[in-house]
Order: sequence, then structure tokens, then C-alpha cells
Amino acid sequence: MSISQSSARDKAKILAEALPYIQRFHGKTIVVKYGGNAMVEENLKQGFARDVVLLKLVGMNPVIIHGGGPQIDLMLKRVGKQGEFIQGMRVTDAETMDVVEMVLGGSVNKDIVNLINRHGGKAVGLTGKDGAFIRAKKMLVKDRDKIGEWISIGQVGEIESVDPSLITLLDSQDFIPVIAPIGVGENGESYNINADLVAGKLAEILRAEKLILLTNTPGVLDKNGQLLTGLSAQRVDELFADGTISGGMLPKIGSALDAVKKGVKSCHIIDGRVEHALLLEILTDQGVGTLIRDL
Ligand SMILES: Nc1ncnc2c1ncn2[C@@H]1O[C@H](COP(=O)(O)OP(=O)(O)O)[C@@H](O)[C@H]1O
Ligand SMILES: CC(=O)N[C@@H](CCC(=O)OP(=O)(O)O)C(=O)O
Repeated sequence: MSISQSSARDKAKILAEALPYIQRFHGKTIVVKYGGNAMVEENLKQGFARDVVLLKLVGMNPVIIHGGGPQIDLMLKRVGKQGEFIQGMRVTDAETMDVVEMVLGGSVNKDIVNLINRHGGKAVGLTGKDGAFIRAKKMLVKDRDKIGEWISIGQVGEIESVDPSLITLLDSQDFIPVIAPIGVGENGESYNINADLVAGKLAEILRAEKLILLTNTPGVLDKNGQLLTGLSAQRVDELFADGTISGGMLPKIGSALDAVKKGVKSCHIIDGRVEHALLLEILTDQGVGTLIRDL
């Protein structure tokens, strides 16, 4: 057999092996959080878009929620502001909120929509203000210095409710929703919401089969930098307590746990810097990253 014949055979074998996964997830909703840190290289972004289109074409309903923390930081720098985070949340004054809406609702959202469409999908970009589908209120965080007290970090939102009808309508017409994590308050004010929290809540409300969080680490790492392939709720509590989990990983794990407790079948934190990480996770039995379970 020639080399080209054997490599064609290998390819056919891999395609055939995807069949049980395609059958299992056909018609199911897969919520994908695309982190700002995973959107680093052009070829990876193209690969991500192709993977999403493929999932849709084989009958799944991918719903994309994107972040854009590093992209917001870049724009803040340009206008002479320094980004500040408290407990993984960006302190958001009115000027920062304008930048967040411009970057997340504008450039990052449209960039992803355009990429997916160029690869043959029908993506539609939304923020939670469209159809007022993500209602939010001001989030307060615990004051580290004064026990029992809470502080404001500006226009940072926590989700009050999500109306899934706009998303299901788009799904039913073969569109791929691409959502920027911006919510609307009762007086029409904008809220900057951490994208992991939006992804977790949407996965719950849409009764998703899977929640996949694409980020810039191989998964959740222990104190020695080793990948933790599976995490139970109890183990997560221990990792929170001993400080192994910090910064941007805090909201990720928090929302992953919430989602699995509320019925999402599985949640995975995976490395978006690996080519075709999405396909590896969904269509092969090669487990990648960290699986969070409700045990
Ligand atoms: N235990 C941990 N394992 C892996 N990453 C961690 C851990 N604790 C904190 N982190 C940090 O969380 C980051 C991922 O969160 P974040 O920067 O918000 O990414 P994203 O833009 O994908 O949401 C990692 O790059 C790492 O610096
Ligand atoms: C309140 C809050 O922190 N909002 C985030 C929203 C974007 C985000 O979550 O982006 P990543 O997923 O790339 O981290 C922010 O302003 O950076």
C-alpha cells in the first residue's frame, strides 16, 4: 500500500470513529466559551471557526459565548487607562464600560461572527441587550479587609435572568449564536459580566449537553503545575481553600460547578491553544483538559 493510501485510510478510520459521538450529540446543545486568551493566533481562530461550523453541520447546536479580557486591556491602554481586577472581575467605571461595549459587543463579536460565516456557517452576533435576553443587576464582592462587608466594583453585573427564546429561535433556523457577555439592567443600564458566568448560566438554561470552556492553560493545574484531569465538587473546594485556584480560573470553576449541579451533563476546561481542541473533546475519546463533575 502506498503512503498516500495508508494515510487516506487513517483519515477514514478517524472519521468513522466519530460516528458514535455524532449520534450521541445530534440535536444537543453544546455551549462553548471562547476565552480572550485563546483567541491569540490567526490559524487557531480559523480552526476554531471551522470546528464550530462542522459541529453545526453534523447536527449539534453550538452556542458560542466569547470573552475578550486581553482585547479590552489593549483598548484601555490606548485611552490611557489601566485595567484592574478584584477577585477575577474587572473594576468597571463608566468609561471602562464604554470600552467594554465597544470591544466585546463590537470588534471581538463581529470578528468571530465573520470568521464563522467565512467558513460556511450562519453566525449571528448578540449581546444580552438584544431582545433584553440577559437581565442583570449590580454585583457586589466581599471586602477582603472588612469581614462581612461588600464592595461595589462599578458596572459589573450578575445575571438575574436569561430568556432563551432568542437563542432557540436562532438554533432552529440553523444560525449559530455568538454572544458577548453584556447584560442590561432594569433602567436600561449596561453591565459587564464575566464571560464564564454567562456561559455557565446559558448552559444551564438551555439544558446543554456540554459546557466547554476554552482557555490558555492545559486545564486546571495543581500546585506543581500538573494537569488535573477530573475534579469533583469536594476537590474544587479544597483547591479554592488552599489557593491553588486564583485569578481568571475562579469564575471558570465556579460557573462550571454551578452548571453541572444544575443539570448540564459535563463541563470541560480545555486548552484553546491546541489545534482543533473542540473536535478532540467532542468527537474523539481522547479526553483533553479538566472534566468537572458533580460528585
Ligand atoms: N489552578 C490553576 N490552573 C490553571 N490556571 C490557573 C489556575 N489558577 C489560576 N489560573 C489562571 O487562570 C488563567 C485563565 O483564566 P483567564 O486569564 O481569565 O482566561 P480566559 O481569557 O480564557 O477566560 C490561566 O491563564 C492562569 O493564569
Ligand atoms: C466583569 C468582567 O471581568 N468582565 C470581563 C468580560 C470579558 C471576559 O470575561 O473575558 P475573558 O473570558 O477573556 O476573561 C472583562 O471585563 O474582562
